Amino acid sequence: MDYISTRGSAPALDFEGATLAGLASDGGLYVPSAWPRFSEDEIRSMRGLPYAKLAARVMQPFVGESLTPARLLELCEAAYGRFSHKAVTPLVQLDEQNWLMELFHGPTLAFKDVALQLLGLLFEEFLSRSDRNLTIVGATSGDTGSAAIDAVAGRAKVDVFMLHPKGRVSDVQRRQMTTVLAPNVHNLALEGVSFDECQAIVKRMFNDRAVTDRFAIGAVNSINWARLMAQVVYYFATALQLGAPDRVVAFSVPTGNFGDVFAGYVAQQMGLPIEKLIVATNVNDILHRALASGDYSQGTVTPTAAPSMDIQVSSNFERLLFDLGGREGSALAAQMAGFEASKAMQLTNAQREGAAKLFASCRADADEMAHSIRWAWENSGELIDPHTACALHGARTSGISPEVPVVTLATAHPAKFPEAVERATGQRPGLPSRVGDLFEREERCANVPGAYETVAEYVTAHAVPKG
Ligand SMILES: Cc1ncc(COP(=O)(O)O)c(C=O)c1O
Ligand SMILES: N[C@@H](CCOP(=O)(O)O)C(=O)O
Repeated sequence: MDYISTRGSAPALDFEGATLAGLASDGGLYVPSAWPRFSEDEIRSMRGLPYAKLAARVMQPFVGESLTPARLLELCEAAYGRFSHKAVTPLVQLDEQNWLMELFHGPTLAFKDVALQLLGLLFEEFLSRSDRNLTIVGATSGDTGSAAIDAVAGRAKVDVFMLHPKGRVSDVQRRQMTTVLAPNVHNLALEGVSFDECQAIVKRMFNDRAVTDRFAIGAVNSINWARLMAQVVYYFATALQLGAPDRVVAFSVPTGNFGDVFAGYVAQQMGLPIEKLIVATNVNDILHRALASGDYSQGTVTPTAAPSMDIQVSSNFERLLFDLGGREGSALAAQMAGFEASKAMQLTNAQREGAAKLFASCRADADEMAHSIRWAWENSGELIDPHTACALHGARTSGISPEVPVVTLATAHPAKFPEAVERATGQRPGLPSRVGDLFEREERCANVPGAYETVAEYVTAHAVPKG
């Protein structure tokens, strides 16, 4: 399997190359050169497989010759062996039509673990084949950071520099990052910026020759194709449990960087029958506006009770626009350059019409989030976090016909956002024992002005050259 850039001018890479590269050298994102497709019989034959076996089956076409099937399975078993639920991503019924896919049973209590536990192992595997050191530079609005740090802390030949917007992540999220004291982990709290600016700094570093000549920069954000690949699996796992391929299923997905919901799109391209993908945002609603009216223009970020979705520039939307626009890299490069210059762009008719076939969208404000949290508790006895609540709001207002099951992706454990959950339900969710004494541990974090130059200086002063 070859990987090509959405902007058309970076060299094609195999899976190992794309995983280590993260972002393409022309500023685009890597996507498979074609979507692999399973027949209905092949999908039916996946029913009942344990999660790790299913993961290896679904991902093998993307991995190609970079790993043997046996080695891929070993890595999946190691990655998913660390989850606290045997089903890895269990399904919970809320009412006749609505279901929750619980994605927070990994070590850091958010859906990011599903992909990052595997990505940590893939880095180790691929780096062991050369003398290369990898410098991971990542941006987080709360959850990617802790999951990536857990996945790579203490591993050889890799350092991680994780940028978060100071004061804009929850206390639990911050401590899950800053209390990891392994020498290869560097947390940077960026002053005076939002997540979008942290993300822009990361992307700029991939194309700064002064940095890349000395350091091999790698990505743990969902710009890295391997992240999305691993997320495709849970759409299969859930749809199979609900009767796929003989029954269609809809999914409602809390969305910020468009990674999780793009993985659903990939599952559909691979043959999984999906009725609709609901793109659910909070009031930072660039994606809702883009899908509803074609207007992809960056507003000012408003802090919300769902801080991990306080995002206005959505990296993976580029992958969708590339696919829907006929995979024309140079046209997309021009469209993205326009957006980067003016902070606004209009979707083409082909992009809008293509998106409307599969995607619906919604936006939840603070009251709608609180109402959803309360509804889940009073109706089904389930505590849900504010991100999940946005998607449940989308699921319950979608108008999808009653015979189609609608699965809301529960992307974070409610205990990561205890205040919002308690305000809505009167119940304070407790942290599971696997995160232990989080509030007693020592924290280590550098406070850095939110400017590219200071971050680049910090990284180059502390990272290990590529070797
Ligand atoms: C809890 C939670 N839900 C939803 C999202 C949005 O996911 P994505 O950025 O893949 O759209 C995030 C952040 O990425 C998150 O941390
Ligand atoms: N919501 C994310 C933001 C980064 O998104 P990613 O999926 O591209 O890593 C977070 O929690 O950090």
